[in-house]
Amino acid sequence: MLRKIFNPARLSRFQRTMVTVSSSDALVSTEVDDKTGYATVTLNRAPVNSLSLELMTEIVKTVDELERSNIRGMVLTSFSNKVFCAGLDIMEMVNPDLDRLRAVWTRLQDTWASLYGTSFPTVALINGHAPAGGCLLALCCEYRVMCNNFNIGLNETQLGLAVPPWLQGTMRQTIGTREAEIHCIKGTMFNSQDALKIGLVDELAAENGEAMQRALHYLNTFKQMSPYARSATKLLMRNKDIEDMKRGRKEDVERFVENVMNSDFQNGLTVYLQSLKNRKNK
Ligand SMILES: CCCCCCCCCC/C=C/CC(=O)SCCNC(=O)CCNC(=O)[C@H](O)C(C)(C)COP(=O)(O)OP(=O)(O)OC[C@H]1O[C@@H](n2cnc3c(N)ncnc32)[C@H](O)[C@@H]1OP(=O)(O)O
Repeated sequence: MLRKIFNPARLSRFQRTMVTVSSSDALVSTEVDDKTGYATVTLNRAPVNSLSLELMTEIVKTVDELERSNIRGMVLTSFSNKVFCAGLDIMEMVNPDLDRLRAVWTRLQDTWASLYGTSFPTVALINGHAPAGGCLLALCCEYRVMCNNFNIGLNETQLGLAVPPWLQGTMRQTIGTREAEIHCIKGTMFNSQDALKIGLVDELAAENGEAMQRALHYLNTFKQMSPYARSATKLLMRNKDIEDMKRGRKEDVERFVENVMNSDFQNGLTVYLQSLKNRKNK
């Protein structure tokens, strides 16, 4: 069954919708161009957009609001021209409170489901590094434009985390079964050129302005198309994955909690955090 279908009858409401801009201190800011109906959603959590419970809650809220406002497309990007998103906030996993840890994983599942299941077209404008959860956000979008000289990939296994089945599925869908298996297991991080070669991203751009033009070009390809046929086809392709994730979500949360509470993992995390700091001090 289709979860959400673009409703052409609501289009007249959209045509009266004006530019929306979130407050300057918001974790996620949104601007809708009232001429094109395209929203630019900017992740705004300095320094590296790591996914805290609060940031993920804002992402889900934003996508839900956009879904209700009948925009015609969305570009997801970062305030920083160095890091698109550094993945889950590592601090959420250091000696965590168990209830919050469960909420973090549940919200990551929600973030994946809401971004992956939008009725409108989505483009990730990857204007910086996108490891792990950062790569997840990009994979949820339909199309990916990446600026040169950054890295992207699902490096979870390098950190001692297992990649959950729903995220593996999104990777498989993007780069194919064989490559997804190899690179999820290895935890490969790709530079921009290699990400393009393997199909993890669709286009490269020299800088942000060019990347935005390419992103808008993708959205414009749907201008003359029936929004109903477009979104119905997308959701018919994606809804089963979302339903599957929802069916297994409790077990998935418990696996994550078990993974994170393991003492080897906690020790590894301390070493990893220190290595990030040492790298910075070099
Ligand atoms: C079968 C089911 C089982 C379930 C098991 C779990 C499944 C997990 C699957 C999916 C989950 C994803 C997990 C993750 O996302 S884990 C996080 C992975 N992220 C990373 O490894 C990225 C680490 N960061 C970097 O590599 C670099 O920071 C960067 C992103 C390349 C940016 O480099 P840059 O030089 O610009 O910046 P700094 O390194 O100096 O960082 C600035 C400060 O930000 C802190 N930082 C960086 N990343 C994070 C992060 N992810 N969380 C929290 N904090 C982060 C960094 O330490 C610096 O802090 P400081 O200024 O205080 O030193």
